[in-house]
Amino acid sequence: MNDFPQALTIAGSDSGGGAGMQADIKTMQERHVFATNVVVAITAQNTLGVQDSFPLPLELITKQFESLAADFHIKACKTGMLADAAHVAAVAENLRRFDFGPLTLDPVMIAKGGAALLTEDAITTLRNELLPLATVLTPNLPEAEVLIGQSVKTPAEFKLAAQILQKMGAQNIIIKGGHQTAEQQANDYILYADGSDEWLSTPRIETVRTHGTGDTISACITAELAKGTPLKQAIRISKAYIQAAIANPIAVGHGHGPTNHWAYREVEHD
Ligand SMILES: Nc1ncnc2c1ncn2[C@@H]1O[C@H](COP(=O)(O)OP(=O)(O)OP(=O)(O)O)[C@@H](O)[C@H]1O
Ligand SMILES: Cc1ncc(CO)c(N)n1
Repeated sequence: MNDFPQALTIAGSDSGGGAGMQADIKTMQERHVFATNVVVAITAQNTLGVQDSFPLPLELITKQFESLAADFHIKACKTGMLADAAHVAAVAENLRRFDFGPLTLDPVMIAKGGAALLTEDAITTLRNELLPLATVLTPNLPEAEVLIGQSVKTPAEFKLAAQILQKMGAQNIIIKGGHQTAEQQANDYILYADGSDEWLSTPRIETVRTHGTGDTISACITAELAKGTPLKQAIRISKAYIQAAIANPIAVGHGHGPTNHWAYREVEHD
């Protein structure tokens, strides 16, 4: 009797509640999945920016993994903010030790306000140790550019970037187009492990309330995978979920406000 869908987020805490592991937990809860968490770092953060952050001791990261492995049947997991190279390495080591199902790796680097959530020297560790463990890799455009070391702007460059990332060892790649603010559509490109690909495009919404969009879509994918939803369907549901969360804003905070995590259940969708 330990089989209710359970998922894990390995991420940083956002005191503002709209991004990081709070966005993950809210999203998993909305998708009827029990959310567990490994806290990697704590941020003092609101919709105006990140005021401070503190990575937790490495021993405590490993102990959290051990506590979860001793009790839960986690069927899918994701990573978010991982802080620095030592924490990336510790997370990778624990993910090799324990089977927590498919990993959705959201290579979080910089918060919307510009604060670094991952040190620069950690990028090599992430590329070498974590990326090959990823079932799904979900970079935004700047993250894709950093990971491959070249520019990603045109549709052809999205495709090329995804192919390079797949060669680096991630199985399925989603390059998120949220940062292409001049486009009428929010275009995400997906390259699947079997070589097939697709674009998922939704109308771009003019809003400042986009704090945590990337965390939310990757948490939704993770929740769906924990329930056994096939990957393509999991990604389509997640794109619709984030669209509803952005399109139905809630008035919270004075800056880049959070998305509405309960909108999807209240709006019409397929
Ligand atoms: N204004 C918008 N309108 C519609 N969809 C959007 C908008 N902004 C982002 N999206 C969608 O939200 C998802 C997340 O994309 P984005 O590129 O913003 O991720 P991110 O930069 O990792 O987010 P964050 O760092 O805030 O967590 C993608 O599916 C993207 O297409
Ligand atoms: C803790 C945390 N993780 C991720 C992001 C990116 O949205 C953020 N702003 N804060």
